[in-house]
Amino acid sequence: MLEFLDFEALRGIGLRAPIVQQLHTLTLDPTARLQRVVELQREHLLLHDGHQTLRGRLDTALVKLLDSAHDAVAVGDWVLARPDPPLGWRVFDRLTPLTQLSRRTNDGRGSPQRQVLVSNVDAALLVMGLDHDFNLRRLERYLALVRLAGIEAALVLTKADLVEPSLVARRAEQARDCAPSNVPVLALDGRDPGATAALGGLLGVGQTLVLLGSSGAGKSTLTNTLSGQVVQSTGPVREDDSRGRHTTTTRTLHRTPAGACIIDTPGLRALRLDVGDEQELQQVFGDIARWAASCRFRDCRHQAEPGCAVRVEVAPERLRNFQKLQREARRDSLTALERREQVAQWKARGRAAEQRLRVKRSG
Ligand SMILES: Nc1nc2c(ncn2[C@@H]2O[C@H](COP(=O)(O)OP(=O)(O)OP(=O)(O)O)[C@@H](O)[C@H]2O)c(=O)[nH]1
Ligand SMILES: [Zn+2]
Repeated sequence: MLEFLDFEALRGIGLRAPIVQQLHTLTLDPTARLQRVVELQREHLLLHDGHQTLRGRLDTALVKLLDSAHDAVAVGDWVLARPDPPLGWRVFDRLTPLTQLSRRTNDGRGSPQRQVLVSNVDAALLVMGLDHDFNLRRLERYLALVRLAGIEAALVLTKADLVEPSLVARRAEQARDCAPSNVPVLALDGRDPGATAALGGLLGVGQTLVLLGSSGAGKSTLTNTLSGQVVQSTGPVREDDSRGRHTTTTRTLHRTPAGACIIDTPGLRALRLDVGDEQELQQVFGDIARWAASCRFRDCRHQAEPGCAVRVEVAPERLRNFQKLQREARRDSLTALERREQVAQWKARGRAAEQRLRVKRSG
């Protein structure tokens, strides 16, 4: 079966056994091919088959099906496609991703939407400049995003060449304090080829990494260094606040000489977490969850309650940031609930209308 698929080549672009297992449950005709999404622009995409980049588009039925489950095809996804002359390939199915990074966005009318950022990544490099870009609260948000997706993280502090060594050391220390102990923290010059060696352990064959961080942090610069060639354009930052100009506008997957895949992403202007409930968020802030177990009240909100262990043990800014994320999660879940109620009302109204119609017809 499936001998028409070139698994050897596909492994080189990150194919994993659990994805192959999914294939065995499907009945595929010999024209179908397994490909990885390397870039996505609305319905048009760039795909890779392990040998070359191909053009493709998404079947509208697939888009609709995924959309109804608040899901979407994203860069890093494994898809099935058939030849679609003269354009290229038509994607008719998407295999269930092993991991998915997503955020909440607004649809402009106030109701929160889920946006899938990337799929099938093993680790995220959280890229942050040691200059004005350095922000621990933002770091906590990114760490939460990554942990919610069950992905490993490494923190890359760029522009080490631009700040005093003593400040590099201090900020790296602050970042370490903020992150779980298994998250490596590296300070480097993203333009320096030595960065590849520093990140070596994460760049193994078939590993997929995503670079996340604000505009101007140096994601594309690092992508180029790790790729060993210029694959992404980079842009200057404003002098007063080190902000970038959103040079990168699409998420794109590249291969490194060492055989890893890296996905460069545009700097996100806002990063609202896609959390189901507050409980889930507490798990992400592991230290808060642990101390909360020692609070006097089980439902302690760590605000003004007596005997609150969290307020004693956790840094006030970190706790405030956690509470801010908690408020966001609560607001989002409330609107989700309201939306469900709204749908229920529509359905009830629809049923009532049908009933009236039936009465009329029979009458
Ligand atoms: N000196 C120095 N400059 C860097 C370093 N990393 C990035 N830069 C510079 O910072 C500017 C912004 O870098 P980019 O790589 O374009 O930043 P980005 O994160 O990809 O930004 P967006 O694509 O807008 O999201 C460029 O001028 C880079 O040359 C570094 O480690 N040291
Ligand atoms: Zn408490």
